[in-house]
Amino acid sequence: MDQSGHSSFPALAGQPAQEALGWITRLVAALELTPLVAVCSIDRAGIVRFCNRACAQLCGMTPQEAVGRRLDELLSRGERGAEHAALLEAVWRTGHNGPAGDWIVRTPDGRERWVYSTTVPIFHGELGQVFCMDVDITSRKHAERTLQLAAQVFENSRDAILLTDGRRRIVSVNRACAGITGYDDAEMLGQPLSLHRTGVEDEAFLREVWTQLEAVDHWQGETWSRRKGGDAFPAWLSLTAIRDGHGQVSNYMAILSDISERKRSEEHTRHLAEHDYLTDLPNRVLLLDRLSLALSTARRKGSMLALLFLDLDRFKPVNDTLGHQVGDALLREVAARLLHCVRKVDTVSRQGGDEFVIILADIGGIDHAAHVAEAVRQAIGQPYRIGEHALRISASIGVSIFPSDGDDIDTLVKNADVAMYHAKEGGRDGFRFFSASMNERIALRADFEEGLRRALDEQQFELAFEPELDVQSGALVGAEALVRWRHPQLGLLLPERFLDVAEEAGLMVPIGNWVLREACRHARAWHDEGHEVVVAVNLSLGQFLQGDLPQQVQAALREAGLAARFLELELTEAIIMQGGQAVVDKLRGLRALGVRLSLDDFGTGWSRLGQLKDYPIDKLKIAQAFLLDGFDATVIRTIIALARSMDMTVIAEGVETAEQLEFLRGHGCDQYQGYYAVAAARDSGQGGVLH
Ligand SMILES: Nc1nc2c(ncn2[C@@H]2O[C@H](COP(=O)(O)OP(=O)(O)OP(=O)(O)O)[C@@H](O)[C@H]2O)c(=O)[nH]1
Repeated sequence: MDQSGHSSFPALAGQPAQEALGWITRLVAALELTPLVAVCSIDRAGIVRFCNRACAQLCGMTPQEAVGRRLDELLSRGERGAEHAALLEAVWRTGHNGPAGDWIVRTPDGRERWVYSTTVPIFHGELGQVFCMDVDITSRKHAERTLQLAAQVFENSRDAILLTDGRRRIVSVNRACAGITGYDDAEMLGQPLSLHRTGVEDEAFLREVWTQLEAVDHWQGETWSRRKGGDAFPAWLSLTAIRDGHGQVSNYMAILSDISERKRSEEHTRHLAEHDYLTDLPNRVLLLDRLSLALSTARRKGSMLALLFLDLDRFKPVNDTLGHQVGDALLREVAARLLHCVRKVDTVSRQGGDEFVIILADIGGIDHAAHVAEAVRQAIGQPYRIGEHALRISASIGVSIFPSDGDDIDTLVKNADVAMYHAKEGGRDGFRFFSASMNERIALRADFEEGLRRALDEQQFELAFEPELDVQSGALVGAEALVRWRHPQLGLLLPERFLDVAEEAGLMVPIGNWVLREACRHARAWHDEGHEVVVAVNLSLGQFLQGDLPQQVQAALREAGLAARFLELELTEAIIMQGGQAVVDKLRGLRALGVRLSLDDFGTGWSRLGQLKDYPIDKLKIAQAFLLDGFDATVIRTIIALARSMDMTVIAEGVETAEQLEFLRGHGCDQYQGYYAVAAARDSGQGGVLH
C-alpha cells in the first residue's frame, strides 16, 4: 500500500514477490508488443518515459526515439488540445483516471488520426507517472462518417428511395417517398415492393423489369406512376439489386424520380421548336411531319388529301404604312380565321412571312378542297379592326391534290406554291387548282429569266432612239434612248416584255448602267457628225438608289467623251415619291455634274405639286396618257403653265396628230415626242441622225 491508499498492483496482491515479478515482466512484455493499444507513460514534466511499439508506430517513430521527448511532440491533440491538457492536469491533481473519449491527434509527420483514449495514473508510493492509452479508431470513424453521409443523402434526397430486404419487403423509405407517392411510412414499411406502391401498374412491363433485374442487378427507365390520390405522373425508376458477401441478393433499392416538371419543360421546348412564335400555329417543321403522316394514311386508305398554299396579297404595304406591330396583329387574326375554316383533323401552319399552308386530310373529293378554299378566301376578306385601324386584305391560294398532283411532300408543296403564284398572276383574291400546264409556264419563265441574265454578256441588248423635236422650229433637240432585247429565239423584244422580269431578277441596275454608257457613246457619235443632240436616259428606282450613281454617270460621260449638258436623266415619279432631303441632295449632286434632270410621265400620280419646286428639275414630260387616252386639254394647259411658272422646259409625249401639235404650239409647249415627231424627223431628214 502506498501513502495515498492506492494499491500499485492489486491484481498481484498476495502473490509471492518472485512470482509477482515474473508476472510484471510478462505484462510489460505484452504491453510492449500489443498492436492494438498505443501506450505511453509520462512523468510530471510531460516527458515520455515509456512508449510501446504501437504508440511509436502511431507517432511514426521508434520507441527509442519517442522516449525522452515531450508527449505533445509525439501526438498533438488537434483542435481540442487545451481541453486535453486540462484533463491531464486533472489526472495529476486528483489521481483519478481521466475520462475515456475520442480525440483527433496529429502525428509529427502531419497525419491526423482518430484515437479512443484514456489516461490512467500509476502510483508508486506517490503519483509517479500517467499512462496514456490510445486505440486507433480512424477507419471506424471514416466508416461511420460514410454511413452518416449515406443516411443524410438517403433522407434528404428529393427522389423517393425505397429499400427492401432480399424478399422484396420494404424495410426503409426516405422522406421524399411520402411526398411523391402520397403513401406514409406506415403504409409502406413491411409491405412487399410490388411496384404498385410506386404507381407502376402495367403487369407485363413489371415482369420484364424483374426479369432484367434478376439477370443484371439493375433496371432503369421511364414509366408512368400513380400517386395514392390517383394522379398519374411521369417518373424515372431505377432498381438495383444489392448482393451480400456470398453473392445472394440481400436488398433491393428503388429510386423513383418525379419527372413531371422536366417533361413539362421538354414539352414546352418541343412546342417552341415546332410552332410559329407569332401565331402559335404549327411551323414548317411540324407541317412536314403532319404531311408525312397524312400522306401515309391517305396511301393506306386510298383516300385524297389537299394542300392549300396561301399568301396574303399586298401585305408588305400594311407593314410599311402601319408598322410591323399592326402587321403582326393582322397575321394573328388571319391565323385565327383560318383555324375556323377547317376541321380538327386538318392542319393550319404558318410558313413564315405572310404564307400559310393548310393540309386537308382525307377529303371526299376536289369539291371539298374548293369549298374550303372559297371559305378561306371569304374569311380572310372580311374587314379587320386592329387597334384604331380598319383594314381589308385578301389572299391568293394555290391548291394541290394527292394523289393527282404529286405523290410526295416536295411535289405537293411545290405544286400548291405554283398554283398560288398563278392565283396572284390571275389578279389575286382567289384560288387556283394546280394543273400540269402551270409547270410548263413556270419553266418557260425560268428559261426567259436565265436568257435575260446571259443577254448582257452576250451583247443582245440594243438601243432605239425616239426623237424629241422643238415645237416651234421642228428642229431635232434630243433623243430618248429606249432599250430592246434581241432574243435569240423570240426576236426583238420591247422593254415591256422583259423589264418586269429584269426587276424581279435584280437585273435593272446592270441593264440600266449599260443603257447609260451606250447612250452616251451614241450621243458622242452624233456630235462628231455635227449634230449636237441631247440624249435622254430613263433612270429606274433601283438605279437611283445605288450608292455610286454619280460615279456611274461620270464614268459613262468620260468613257464616251460627252459633255455632261448633253445627257438628260429621266426620273420616275417613284423616285421623287421617296421624298425627303436625301432625294433632294442626291438630285443636286447629279445636277452638279452638269447633267439635266427631267421628270417623266408627269401628271399621272404626282400629288405633291407644291414640293416640286424643291427638286432641281429642268424639264417636265407631260404623260402621254393625256394625249393618247382622249386628249385632255385642261390638264395639258395646266402642266404647261406650271412648268413655265417654275422656269422648266416642258415636253409632250405621245403626239400623234398635227392638231395636237398645233394645240401645244398655241399654249407654249417647248418640245414634243411621239409618232408624229418620228414622222416629222423622217420627213425633214433629221431621223437619219439617230442611227
Ligand atoms: N409584320 C410582319 N411582317 C412580316 C413577318 N415576316 C415577314 N413579313 C413581311 O411580309 C411581307 C411579305 O410580303 P410579300 O408576300 O413578299 O409581298 P406582298 O406585299 O404580300 O405582295 P404579294 O405577295 O405579291 O401580293 C414582307 O414585307 C415581309 O417583311 C412577320 O413576322 N411580321
